[in-house]
Amino acid sequence: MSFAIAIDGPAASGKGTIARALAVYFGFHHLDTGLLYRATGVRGGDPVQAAQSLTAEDLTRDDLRSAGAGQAASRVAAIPEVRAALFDFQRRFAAREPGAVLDGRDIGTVICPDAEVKLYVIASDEIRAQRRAAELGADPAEMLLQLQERDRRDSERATAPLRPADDAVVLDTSDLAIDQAIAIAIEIVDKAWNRRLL
Ligand SMILES: Nc1ncnc2c1ncn2[C@@H]1O[C@H](COP(=O)(O)OP(=O)(O)OP(=O)(O)O)[C@@H](O)[C@H]1O
Ligand SMILES: Nc1ccn([C@@H]2O[C@H](COP(=O)(O)O)[C@@H](O)[C@H]2O)c(=O)n1
Repeated sequence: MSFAIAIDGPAASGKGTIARALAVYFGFHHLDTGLLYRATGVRGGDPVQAAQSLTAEDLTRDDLRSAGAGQAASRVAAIPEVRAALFDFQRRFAAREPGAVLDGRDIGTVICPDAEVKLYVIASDEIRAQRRAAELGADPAEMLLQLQERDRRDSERATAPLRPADDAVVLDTSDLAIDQAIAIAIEIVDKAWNRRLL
């Protein structure tokens, strides 16, 4: 029986960092679902066609992590047909054995509503902007505006908006070092894993 871990939250809150660490610790597969939307956004042309025909190569483009790709992703992510085109792939990934960690915006609410663990990772706007600016070598003030614009678009869209699932555990990483945030996440997953073995 597979074990799904859903991790959602706003941009640069630390979802990916925690998701990757959990996947390594538990020996699970990991999918950064934001990459699907970034690859769709930077393809150009009709976004629905782009989402329907994404290839593994699209997901390895070296411009996917840029701020521009993030903005393009959040625009195409508001199109219901784009989300529908990416749904089956994510759902199948979540069922992989022995387990899968997916991070994104709608994993706990839409893709894996029955996930064994749901985390909703947050951090203050300013801290997220500082962290992302350091990562990309960008201006923190400009990054703050971009993150806020993206979060607003992601939260206000009609289809699969960014929000915590009712049964998600909220993890605020604002005052946590990376190792501390990962340790808390591991403890939460460990408890759920042990409960399932009982
Ligand atoms: N607890 C933390 N303390 C300090 N820096 C952190 C912490 N967690 C993550 N970071 C750093 O913040 C940046 C954003 O983290 P990460 O990429 O994990 O966020 P994300 O939520 O996955 O972002 P996105 O939504 O864009 O995919 C990275 O540079 C990461 O190393
Ligand atoms: N499950 C998801 C994942 C991502 N998105 C959209 O993609 C944008 C980029 O995501 P990152 O995690 O790489 O920052 C994000 O702003 C969302 O618009 C999504 O809708 N659903």
